[in-house]
Amino acid sequence: MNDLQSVALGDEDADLVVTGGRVCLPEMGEFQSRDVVVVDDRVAALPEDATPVVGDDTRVVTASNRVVAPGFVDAHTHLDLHQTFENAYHYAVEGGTTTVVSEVTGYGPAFGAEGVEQFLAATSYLPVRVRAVVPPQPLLDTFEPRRADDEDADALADLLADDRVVGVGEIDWIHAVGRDTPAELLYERADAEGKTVSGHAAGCSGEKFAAFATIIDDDHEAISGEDVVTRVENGVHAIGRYGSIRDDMAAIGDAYDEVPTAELSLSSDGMWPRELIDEGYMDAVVRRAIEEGVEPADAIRMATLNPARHFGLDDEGVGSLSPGSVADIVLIDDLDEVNVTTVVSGGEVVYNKGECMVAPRSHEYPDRFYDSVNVSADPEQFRVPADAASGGDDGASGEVRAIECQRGLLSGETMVSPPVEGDELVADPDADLLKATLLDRHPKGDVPERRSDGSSASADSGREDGFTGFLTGFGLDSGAVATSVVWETPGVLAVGANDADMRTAVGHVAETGGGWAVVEDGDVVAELPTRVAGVCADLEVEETAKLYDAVESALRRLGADGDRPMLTLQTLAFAGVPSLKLSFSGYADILNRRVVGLTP
Ligand SMILES: Nc1ncnc2[nH]cnc12
Repeated sequence: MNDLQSVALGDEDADLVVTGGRVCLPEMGEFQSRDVVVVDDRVAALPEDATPVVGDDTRVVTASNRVVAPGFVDAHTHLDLHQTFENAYHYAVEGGTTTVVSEVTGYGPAFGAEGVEQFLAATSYLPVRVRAVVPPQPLLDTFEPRRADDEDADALADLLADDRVVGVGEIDWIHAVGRDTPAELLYERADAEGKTVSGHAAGCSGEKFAAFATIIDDDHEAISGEDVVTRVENGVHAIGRYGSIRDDMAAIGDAYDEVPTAELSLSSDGMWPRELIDEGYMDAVVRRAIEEGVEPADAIRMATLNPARHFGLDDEGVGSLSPGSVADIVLIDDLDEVNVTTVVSGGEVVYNKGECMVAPRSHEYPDRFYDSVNVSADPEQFRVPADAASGGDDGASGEVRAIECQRGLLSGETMVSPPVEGDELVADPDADLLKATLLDRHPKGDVPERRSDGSSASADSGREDGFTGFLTGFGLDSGAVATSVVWETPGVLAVGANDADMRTAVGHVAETGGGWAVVEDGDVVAELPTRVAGVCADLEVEETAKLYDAVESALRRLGADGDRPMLTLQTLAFAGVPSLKLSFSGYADILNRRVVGLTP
């Protein structure tokens, strides 16, 4: 007979007992007055009175009518961006998050399978259970030649056999609907392993959504109640979102009475350092769901049992407090606030009344992870020849295509007439016209030969090395900014009012091994180093948040006037939202699935 049974039957003493709480039973969608009896790292029983198994060595946690819930599960996020999780996980713990399902869209596109392996190695021994999904990005070929060779693709597919890998990560619908899916190899393996496929269906509706639903199992891009219903009707698990990118919790509130609760999960989709400190993590997400009218027991279920079942983590005992489950337990004082007072992870008390028993950790990545920004600040890369414009008269340029920054991640296409200086087209900040450059940063060091005209293409792959276009609506009056934190793309992005500052910013980001740099009149005036794979700071969270704020303030001071300038920048090459973005070889015309140049 196992130890759990001996204690459940009252023959042995428990290691830990949580007494006197209102225990959330997510299977029932209700709270019951129970004690929680723990042996080692498992729940052994949920009796009404655990006194008979409390011995001299039993640790007793008194819940005093507080809510006792399973540890929270984030159903979708990006832990390998902005800040290494090993430096940040204690904030997750303090808010009751004990399991996270994460994309690997920072390390993965740069280092392929090795990126995922390093991510798992860095997060394996934390008191937060981290599970990964395999990034499909290296297999995508819509706007660039595929980055992964056959060996790389096989290595990514092989990861699906790993118990810590629960599925294939999000694919933007534009890469998959109405065409052969470039990530098919991963989907076949996910199918064979009984694992999930995530979608990114922003703006995908009607028959296109139904077509996408033939591929994907979950999506977190519903922004209205109707979107949530559409997902569930099409058999797609709907993951609600509240985090640093967006607050879509009203959609969950609106759909709550229309769809079975079992079909809904909750996620952050990224809680960046500032919000992690100021707002919390899944505790904040559950709070928002309750604010939107979701019954507390259901909100907890959406952040525990539902994601656990969807990703097969219930087999590991995640998401429940039923006998045999993992002893990940959260005590909550007040369900309006969702203020977590005590957290047990794997049977150990890791947080109690303001005291966190765990501290940031470090992970030594391979040297190449600290040397993954191989770009040059060659002036040619930022130069746009005057004859790139069409239809200009003497002295005045003709028109060229430009990206128009809109709200948040959205951008559109516009035509602009940049001034001519010598034989070049230049930025015109007074007319709200900036240059925008995306450079391949060759994370693995495979830097191509430069051509005599200054351009270059990666050997064999045919992939162009970089592109400079124009941008409106960002608002810089002077200076420039560069960053290697570019969603899903191993590149360095620069936006600026003049080439010299753009070059300085790019050079600085390269020198620091990745990060953000804001430059004014040749000086770096704000920076945030993200030297792990070019995308993550390995600093204390508080320090990362402070530097992030400083970069944003510097951008504002230089005139950036959009609602989220740093979000706009890091998504300028992201194909998940329309309509005109940057690629390494031109503008990516997202909805038409083609790369277009400066002129129509
Ligand atoms: N929320 C997110 N953060 C980073 N990369 C992403 N790619 C798609 N969604 C993302």
